Amino acid sequence: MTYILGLTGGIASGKSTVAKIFADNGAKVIDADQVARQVVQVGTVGIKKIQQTFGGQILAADGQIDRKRLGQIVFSDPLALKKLTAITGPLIREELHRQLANLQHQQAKLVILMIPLLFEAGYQKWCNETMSVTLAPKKQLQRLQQRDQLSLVEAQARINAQMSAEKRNQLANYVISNDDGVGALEKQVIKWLQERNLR
Ligand SMILES: CC(C)(COP(=O)(O)OP(=O)(O)OC[C@H]1O[C@@H](n2cnc3c(N)ncnc32)[C@H](O)[C@@H]1O)[C@@H](O)C(=O)NCCC(=O)NCCS
Ligand SMILES: Nc1ncnc2c1ncn2[C@@H]1O[C@H](COP(=O)(O)OP(=O)(O)OP(=O)(O)O)[C@@H](O)[C@H]1O
Repeated sequence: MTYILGLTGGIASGKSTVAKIFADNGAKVIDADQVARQVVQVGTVGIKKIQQTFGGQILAADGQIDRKRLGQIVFSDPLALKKLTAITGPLIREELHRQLANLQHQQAKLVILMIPLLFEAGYQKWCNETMSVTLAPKKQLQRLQQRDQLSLVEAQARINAQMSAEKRNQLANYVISNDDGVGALEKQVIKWLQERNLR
């Protein structure tokens, strides 16, 4: 039986960093952000619907979605974000299901289902357990601004577009702290694996 861990956390909380540690320890990782890119590639139904909803100017010169521009629109307008998620959500779900079924078929021991909107979209039903990555709000803001070159206002808008960390941590079975270095994260992941005999 494949053990499925749902991994979530706010934007720039460190989900990808945690997922990499799991992968280094033998787990298979499914990344919803990557799937979200896949379902809107050139020629897909996803990109057509986005073009219909947001207009042709949402495409860059090469025909791909101008992600920077779309991000600016949706993260400053809740209604626009709702429209985008209504398009991408079902497409992402279908592809996540396909990838998960594939790994289960291969009898993977541990699958990390990394989904930013895990609880918002009800994916906890797919998981044996859920884990939330959390950190001090100030640090989250700093890391987000630094990684994505965003202004304070832009970074705060992206954080505000998501469920509060408090609520997410309450819903999760396990909370992992990313206030310190990557070494501290590694220790927490290994402890989690050892406690479940998954290492
Ligand atoms: C708005 C888009 C184009 C911005 O692209 P960009 O390359 O700048 O960011 P990227 O995709 O790497 O996402 C970065 C982070 O933004 C946050 N985020 C993304 N989508 C959403 C959303 N619908 N609601 C809240 N936060 C979101 C997540 O924390 C994510 O990890 C992109 O995020 C997107 O297409 N989002 C809609 C798809 C979706 O719902 N993804 C979430 C998967 S469950
Ligand atoms: N313990 C840490 N110490 C210092 N920097 C860190 C630490 N963990 C993560 N980072 C940095 O913080 C940023 C956010 O981390 P990461 O990309 O893993 O977050 P994420 O939750 O996957 O983001 P997103 O929600 O946007 O997909 C990255 O630039 C990463 O290198």
